[in-house]
Amino acid sequence: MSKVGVIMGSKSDLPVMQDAIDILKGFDIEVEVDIVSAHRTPEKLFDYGKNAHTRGFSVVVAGAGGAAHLPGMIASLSPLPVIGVPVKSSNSIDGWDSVLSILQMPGGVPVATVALNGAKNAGILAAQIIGASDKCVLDKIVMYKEGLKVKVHESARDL
Ligand SMILES: Nc1c(C(=O)O)ncn1[C@@H]1O[C@H](COP(=O)(O)O)[C@@H](O)[C@H]1O
Repeated sequence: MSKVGVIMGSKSDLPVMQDAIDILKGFDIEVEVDIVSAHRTPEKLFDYGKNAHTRGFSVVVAGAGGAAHLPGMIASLSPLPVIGVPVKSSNSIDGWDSVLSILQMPGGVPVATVALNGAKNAGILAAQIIGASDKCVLDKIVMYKEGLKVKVHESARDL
């Protein structure tokens, strides 16, 4: 069974990253959560990036704020798809510091970057990557999208 690694630079990112964890669990996808920091735990980062694909992960969702080097460094070390979540941390420059440091990767080392604090979409995107080769997950995504449509139709009825 596919597993998603959800990592973040600090426990202070958890309130944002929880959205990714919740949506993935809603799709019945196994999630392993950890704190990994390129700056504060470089050895752990190296070990995680080098070994994630042999530990059963299919996708890594990595969130960080400020000088957010975590997603890009994981992408540099791992053959897995990496989804980056820019986090608006308390001492950030409106979150732009994080957005740009995750978004502006050099050619050859992609990070699929979602919106600022967009952990929910990161979780959905991770599920969609898994769903491309897992019919069971794909069916759940089809149902999820149907649910979105129904909500819009219902809200339009109340106008
Ligand atoms: N951007 C990074 C990295 C990294 O990129 O490796 N490690 C921690 N951090 C970020 O520092 C911010 C403040 O962290 P603290 O709240 O622990 O001081 C967090 O948003 C974290 O993601």
